[in-house]
Amino acid sequence: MNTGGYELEVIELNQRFGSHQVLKDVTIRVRRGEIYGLLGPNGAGKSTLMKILLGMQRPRSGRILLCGAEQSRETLAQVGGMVELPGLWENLTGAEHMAIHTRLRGTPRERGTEELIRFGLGDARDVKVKKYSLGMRWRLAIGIAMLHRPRLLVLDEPTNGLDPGGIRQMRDLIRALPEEGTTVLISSHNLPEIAQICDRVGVLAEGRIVYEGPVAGVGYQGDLEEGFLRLVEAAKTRE
Ligand SMILES: Nc1ncnc2c1ncn2[C@@H]1O[C@H](COP(=O)(O)OP(=O)(O)OP(=O)(O)O)[C@@H](O)[C@H]1O
Repeated sequence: MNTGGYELEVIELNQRFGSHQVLKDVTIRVRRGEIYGLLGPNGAGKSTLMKILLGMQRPRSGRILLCGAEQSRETLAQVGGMVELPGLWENLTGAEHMAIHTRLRGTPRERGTEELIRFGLGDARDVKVKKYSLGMRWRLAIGIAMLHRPRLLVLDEPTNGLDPGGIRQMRDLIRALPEEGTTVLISSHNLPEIAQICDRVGVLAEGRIVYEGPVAGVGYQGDLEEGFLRLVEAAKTRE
């Protein structure tokens, strides 16, 4: 099927909790091999959208296509990622986490070691997670999510709480992923961070996509923050 080079298409997605309509006809298109940023203020619906993409929640309506195929058990097997830092076992080492997850995923055990090294945890492989910094925990979690080499990696605010060194390390790691055939969808509140890392963005406000395109297009007279706040304000006054 010709998917127009889109790795992911979300079409008119709706989600509602009780009377609260959280996602309203959300449509985004993520191109193959790009790093796509999902921007939005608190409560905009970013995590909800990501949970749906990861198969953790079912939407009320709408379509999700991965490489042109409707979301199914098969397509979900090609998606990896996490919403919020996942639970790691404090008393297990990085290597023990990988041993468990390679078994669960049915992937070769060596891949766990490869991921630990790639994500800068080779020296810490036999250290218990309770001694890991937040940045190390994030890198372990992403390494686990990458074990089965997903086509699409979904990451909810992976630089949240990291110090500048940790942010840079995370940015470099994420930037390298498309070269290996993984398309990335990443959410963040951090506009400069997103501007540095992403090819295109979608801005979610009040449950609607109010902008999709290059990061620079969010800006108002060259000011990214001002442009973002204007988009968010405009969404509030729109019914
Ligand atoms: N399971 C749920 N039941 C009821 N309401 C929910 C549920 N999950 C999310 N919501 C509501 O949906 C709205 C969007 O939440 P969501 O977590 O998707 O936003 P977000 O953009 O990720 O916000 P943040 O940036 O603060 O993480 C919020 O008002 C939230 O309270």
